[in-house]
Amino acid sequence: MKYVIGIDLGTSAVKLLLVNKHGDVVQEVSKAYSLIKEKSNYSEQNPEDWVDQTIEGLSDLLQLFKGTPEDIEGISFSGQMHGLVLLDENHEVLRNAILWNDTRTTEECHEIYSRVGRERLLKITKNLALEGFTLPKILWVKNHEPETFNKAKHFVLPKDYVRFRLTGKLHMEYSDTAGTLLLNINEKKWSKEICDILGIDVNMCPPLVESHAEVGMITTEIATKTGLTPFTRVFAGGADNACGAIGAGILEEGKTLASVGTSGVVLTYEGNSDKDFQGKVHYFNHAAPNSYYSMGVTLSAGHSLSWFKNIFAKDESFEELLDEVESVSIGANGLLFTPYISGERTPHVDAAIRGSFIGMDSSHQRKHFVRAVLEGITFSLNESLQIFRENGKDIDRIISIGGGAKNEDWLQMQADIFNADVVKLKSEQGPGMGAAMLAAYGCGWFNSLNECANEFLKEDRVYHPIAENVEKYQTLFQLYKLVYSATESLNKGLVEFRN
Ligand SMILES: Nc1ncnc2c1ncn2[C@@H]1O[C@H](COP(=O)(O)OP(=O)(O)O)[C@@H](O)[C@H]1O
Ligand SMILES: O=C(CO)[C@@H](O)[C@H](O)COP(=O)(O)O
Repeated sequence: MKYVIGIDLGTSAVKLLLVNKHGDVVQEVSKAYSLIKEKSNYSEQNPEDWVDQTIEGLSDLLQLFKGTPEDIEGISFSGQMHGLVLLDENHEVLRNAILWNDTRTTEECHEIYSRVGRERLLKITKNLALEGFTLPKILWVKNHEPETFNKAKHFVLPKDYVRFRLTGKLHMEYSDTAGTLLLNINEKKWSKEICDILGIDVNMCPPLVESHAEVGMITTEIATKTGLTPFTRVFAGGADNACGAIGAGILEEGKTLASVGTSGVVLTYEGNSDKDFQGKVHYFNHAAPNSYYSMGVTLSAGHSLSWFKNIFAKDESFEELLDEVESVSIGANGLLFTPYISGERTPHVDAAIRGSFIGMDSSHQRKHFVRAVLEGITFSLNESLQIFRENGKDIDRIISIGGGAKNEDWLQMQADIFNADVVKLKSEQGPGMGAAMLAAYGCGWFNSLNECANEFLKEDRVYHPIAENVEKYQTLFQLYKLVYSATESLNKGLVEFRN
């Protein structure tokens, strides 16, 4: 039997899947790393941690593997998007990576609008200038750390850096590059125009390849460290959400997914780049050839739950923490949560907003807070879904992926809040599976990603919306939506008190 490995470089951990020709996950390894948060709106990671944990993960995977390493034909990647990794002329990392959920760049977003122009930016990139995207981060380093910027000869995104360390070859691919705000997404070329206007040398931008492109083989050093053979073929991979879409079979019009990872995403397939959402949702190149997707992003979805767990249930597992959710009725006994604990993107582009619990009373126990957190995260995803529905998309079936899809009560809650069938797949690891599928397609196992999806992706269970619950959630959702405007100016006033 032949195998491929999908490596998902997430925000909380790198997750590695060893997958056989039928799409069965034969071995699974996860290696965690932490966030570096020097200030309230900062979020960084050390790229060396990604590399070390990926190598360790591969080595563990190979030790668990019962077959011969020669049977592992290829590997590919899925990666947290937008993170800036700056490299000097010797390809040495110049500073910690600034991540997708770091919102220090509000000024730089204004600079992009005033120098490039909002309409021109939208025309070229199909997206707005959001704090999380890569271009504002490059400008932030240029404005605040000029010495570092002057030494920078290249930039890459997180999984591109890990791939570089595994192969010695520097590339980027279209799906992740779309999230830099430097790609002309129609022409699939770096925008020299935007680079020139903002004083960025276009030569900092690495060569671009397709997600299924073979970029080389692993180095002998990595082969020795991991137990893989040096003939293991390496394929470029894609942005985690693009790979999540492949791993959830979002490969044709009408297909939609919801993901609860560190972030939360509602994503829908687009056959072309012609639609105009006026920047209300992100519009990116897919990792599947010649296609696109649009998506809304909740900055702190799973992160809100893991934050709550760290503060109030550090020694418990997620399963233990969520055990009592079912015993609490819809609406958590009058408690509403907004998951804005590190600002928000969709539908409120606002780096200053923060989360709230509304309606706390002395009868509330920890389990009410837990249910309110799950409901608040899901309401936030529902706001993205609402944008798609308002723009004419008919969405009545949603594939649910990410860590949040491990919990059955949460899946039923998603069905009730989304008022749609929610499908759980056999593996909830959409991005890792998508990466494995890119490797399988790249290796020539299948003629198309669709063919691969038909073989690899298996449904586990479908959760149907329950009419009585849908009605209650519709009332609560209207109240949830009021919390943003009611707390917006309060949070602006609090900014000066934040570290
Ligand atoms: N058993 C579980 N039940 C519900 N949610 C979970 C469970 N385990 C993890 N999660 C949620 O999933 C999130 C991690 O999801 P994952 O897709 O692995 O994220 P990432 O790709 O960002 O690293 C955690 O922050 C947590 O909120
Ligand atoms: O910023 C975005 C998408 O625009 C995030 O979705 C990141 O790509 C991180 O993803 P996860 O770690 O939550 O999977």
